[in-house]
Amino acid sequence: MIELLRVSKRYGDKWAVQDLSLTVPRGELFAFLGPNGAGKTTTIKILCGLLLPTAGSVRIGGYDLATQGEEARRLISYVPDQPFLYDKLTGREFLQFIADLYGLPADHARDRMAEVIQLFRLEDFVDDLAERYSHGMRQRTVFAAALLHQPQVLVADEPTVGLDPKSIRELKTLLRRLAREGMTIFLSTHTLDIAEELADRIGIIDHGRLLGLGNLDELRRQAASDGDLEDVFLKITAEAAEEASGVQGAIMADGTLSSERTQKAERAGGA
Ligand SMILES: Nc1ncnc2c1ncn2[C@@H]1O[C@H](COP(=O)(O)OP(=O)(O)OP(=O)(O)O)[C@@H](O)[C@H]1O
Repeated sequence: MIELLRVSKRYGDKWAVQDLSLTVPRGELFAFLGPNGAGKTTTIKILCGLLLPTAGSVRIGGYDLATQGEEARRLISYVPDQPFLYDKLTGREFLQFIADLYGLPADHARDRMAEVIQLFRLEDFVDDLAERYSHGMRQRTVFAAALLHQPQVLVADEPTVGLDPKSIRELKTLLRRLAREGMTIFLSTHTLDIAEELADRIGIIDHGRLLGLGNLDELRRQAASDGDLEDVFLKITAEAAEEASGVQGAIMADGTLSSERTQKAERAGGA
């Protein structure tokens, strides 16, 4: 459903993504895991058609993004890490606006809006102006809008950041259910727990390169480690870190990843 073929992206003289090839089949929940600055958002923007790659190609549902962009983009919904809403629209008006953009017939739009409002528990604030929303309320509204037209592919950048534990639990359950029903889900995260708990397969990216790919057992084999995802991540990234002048992915106290040099020495022994 998602095919990235030898995708690279350069900003000035810096390669943000290098020679990335990856296929995500229909109905898979795929997690793209990497520390800050690894290249996750750049890859996501390329696969949603928001950024042009410097080299390589992307196919969504068999459509080439470069030559059949409209068909490809019709299959995708993208939830960015900073959820955008128009402050002077209510949540309901925003949902209607998105339904109109996708050309949903009025009856269908009304039914779908009612469904997503219930699904994301928007009832209590959907008729308030978005300027009054908290981050979590914004995130839930943007997710609801992203699912309105029933996309085949959902791409979400750090979808759990800023959500409270109950909303995170509900979102995880929903993402699993959507994947079971056939939706292909590509999410980026720098949180190990999310990747380990949720994903069918995990891609580990650092310094723009795909360093590991597979389910946890496959990643363990690649890393020659029988540890948890934290151990596997540290082992897989260690080699790349040496190449990139000694910077190594490190696990922060809250389970997120960082590329801080200072963490390297502390963590190297436990990797
Ligand atoms: N518009 C830009 N111009 C120049 N460099 C950029 C630009 N966007 C990203 N980069 C660089 O490309 C690299 C990859 O960035 P990217 O945002 O894709 O990483 P990320 O894995 O999503 O990080 P984070 O978890 O911090 O969001 C970083 O070194 C970043 O500084």
